[in-house]
Parts: sequence; structure tokens; C-alpha cells
Amino acid sequence: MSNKHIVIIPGDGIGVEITAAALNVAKAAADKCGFSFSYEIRQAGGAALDKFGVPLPEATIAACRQADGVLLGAVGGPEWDHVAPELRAEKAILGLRKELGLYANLRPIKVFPALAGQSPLKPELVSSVDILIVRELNGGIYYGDKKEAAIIDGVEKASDTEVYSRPEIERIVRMACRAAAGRRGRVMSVDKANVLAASRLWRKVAVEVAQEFPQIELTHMYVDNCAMQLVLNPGSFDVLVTSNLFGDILSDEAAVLSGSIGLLPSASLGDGTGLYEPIHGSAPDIAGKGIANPLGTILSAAMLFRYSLGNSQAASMMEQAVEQVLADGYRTQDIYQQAFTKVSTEAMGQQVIARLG
Ligand SMILES: NC(=O)c1ccc[n+]([C@@H]2O[C@H](COP(=O)([O-])OP(=O)(O)OC[C@H]3O[C@@H](n4cnc5c(N)ncnc54)[C@H](O)[C@@H]3O)[C@@H](O)[C@H]2O)c1
Ligand SMILES: CC(C)[C@H](C(=O)O)[C@@H](O)C(=O)O
Ligand SMILES: [Mg+2]
Repeated sequence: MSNKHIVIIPGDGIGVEITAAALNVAKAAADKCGFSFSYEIRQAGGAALDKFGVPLPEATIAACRQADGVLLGAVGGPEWDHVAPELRAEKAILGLRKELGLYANLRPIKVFPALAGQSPLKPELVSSVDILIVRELNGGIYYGDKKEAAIIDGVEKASDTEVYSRPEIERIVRMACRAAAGRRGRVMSVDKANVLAASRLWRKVAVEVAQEFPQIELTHMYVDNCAMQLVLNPGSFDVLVTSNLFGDILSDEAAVLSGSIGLLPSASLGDGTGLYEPIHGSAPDIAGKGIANPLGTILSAAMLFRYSLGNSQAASMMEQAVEQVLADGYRTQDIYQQAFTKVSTEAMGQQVIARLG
């Protein structure tokens, strides 16, 4: 028994379907381990804007602060693309990350053996993929000063500013070095120090922080080369640490290696309650059809159990069940190929449950 409490934020689009499937799996895994948790559903994103007039209601923030962990589906969609910038659905997720002090976003990238044939990689490279992207999540160009489009000196202009402070860089690089210490001991810091001032500070501070970790090998790569190396030579990466924007882009790219973005989980950690979400968005093109892949959300729930609920047994059970369901040939549409069994979002969740323990 436990008195752990989680907040579920379905959000928008497929967020509703995938969090429902993941919650069923989480409940079943907890049951199997004799562990119990309570939960409440809260709104954020477009759904909250429609209901409460703001994308991130105070009540949602308060509930998240008090909880032991938060599981989020995804926010956003074309219905809310034309609202004022401060009301955008995406502001909900940026606001939550900031309010909870979640400065580190961990995005593990691997290729499931059963999906090796679906990776665009050369077959000999597939088994080399085991990357942890550590994305800075509370700073950089996402949160710097911005000026929305306006006519200045007769020309329409808009701007965003990339700012990083020494403490922000220190804490994320430390997090990456600690993570690497439990893995293969290598940290690749990715920047654009040949052009950007913020990247030059990033590189200098990264070098200094790495000196606290003599067992860690720190190397550097420019982001444009990194985008190429992720596809050409993914086995050369262990832990990849980078800024908010570069981490966002590189993690979607890396998702392609695994076969579908619907497979990839993430954990956002820092000062407050941990937030767990798949790395993809609300997928408006497939929302409401019951065909979204829930495995990235189920694996995010597993990370929540491991890092925020202190239950590695349930986490491993969920991860192994996901591995098994793929080995047994069950596929949502995004990873479907002939001769496999095509299942809906909900049915995929049920197949995972059937393989727990
Ligand atoms: N964390 C978040 O809440 C988050 C993340 C990314 C994008 N978004 C928002 O989501 C909306 C849509 O963004 P987008 O279309 O650029 O990116 P997206 O990740 O929603 O979709 C990109 C492509 O991947 C597919 N896809 C994504 N998740 C899938 C899943 N689980 N199963 C099967 N296929 C899946 C979609 O169908 C689409 O073809 C935007 O409003 C964007 O701002 C939110
Ligand atoms: C929705 C958006 C604000 C978000 C981001 O850019 O961080 C998303 O793309 C992600 O990867 O979580
Ligand atoms: Mg993204």
C-alpha cells in the first residue's frame, strides 16, 4: 500500500486516448505489485482554454505541485492556433515546466528488437542505438525576451532571444554527467558555438563542470553535424546534453531511429513534481480515431513509477510488457506492417496489461 498521488493531464487530441490507455496499464501494474496510488484528472492546453479561458489554470498548477508525479498526454492543435500568443495551448506545457522548476528533460532513445526492421538505419547499426538525450527545459530561446511581429521602421519584424546563465548550464551538465556515470561514461555536449554567444558560454561551462567528473569523457559537437551523425553513426552517442530548442529538434529526429515517435517517453525533472509525457504532440491528424500509439505514454508512466513513485518493480514490469507485446506482433497503425496484428490504442493497452508480470 502507499499514499502516492498522481495528476493526469490528458490535454488535447490523442492526449485523451493515450493517457486513458496508460492509466489502465499503470493501475494493472500497481495491482500486480500490491501497490496502490490515487489520481485525479486535470485540464491543461486547448481543453482548459475552452473550459476555463486559460491554457494553464491555477487549480491545475496547484494540483501538480501537491502530487507525487504528473502524467501528461499532449497539448495543442489547429483549433487553438489563432488565439493570442499568451493563450496558446502550448503555453500550458511551458508554464508547467517553469512552475515546477523542471529544468531537465530526459529522452531515452532505443530501437526495440522487434522493430529493428522498421528502423531506417542500416541493419548493422540498429543494435548500437542507446542514447539518452538530456534537454535543458527551463531556459534558452523558449523563455528569452520575445517581440511579436510589429512594423518597425517600415518593416515587419519579430524576435526571440536565447539567454543562458552559468547556473542554468551547470545544473543541466551536472545532471548529464551523473546520468552518464550510470551508463557508458560519455557525454556529448551539442551546441552552435561557432555562431552563438550563448553556445560559447555553454561550451565553456560544460568543460568546467566535466572536471568535477574525472571518470566522464566530455566531447562537443555542433548541432548541424549532430543532426547528421544521429543518422549516420548513432552508436557514437551515449548521453547527449543540449539546449532547449536543439533538444526539441534532435529528439524528434532521433525518434525516427526507433521506428515511430509514438514509442518514445520522457521524464522532466528538477526542483518540483516530476512530469512525464511522450515526446510527441497531440497528433491532430489522427486524433479521435483510436489509432494512436500509446506505448510512449505507457513507457512515460513507467518512468513516473521509477523516478517519482519509487516503484521500480512496476516500472520494469511495464517496460518488459511493452517489449513483449511488440515481440508478439501487436502493432498500432504507425508501426504496422503486413503479417502483424493491427490493434487500436485501447487494445494495445489491453495487450500490454495481458503481459504484465
Ligand atoms: N508535449 C506536447 O504537448 C507537444 C509536443 C509536440 C507538439 N505539440 C503540439 O501538438 C500539435 C501537433 O504537432 P505536430 O503535428 O507538429 O507534431 P505531433 O507529434 O503531434 O505529430 C507529428 C506526426 O507524428 C504522428 N504521431 C505523433 N504521435 C503519435 C502517436 N502516439 N501514434 C502515432 N502517430 C503519432 C502524427 O500523427 C503526425 O503525423 C501542435 O499544436 C504542437 O504544438 C505538443
Ligand atoms: C509543444 C511544445 C511547446 C513542446 C516543446 O517544444 O518543448 C514539444 O514540442 C515537446 O517536445 O515537448
Ligand atoms: Mg517537441
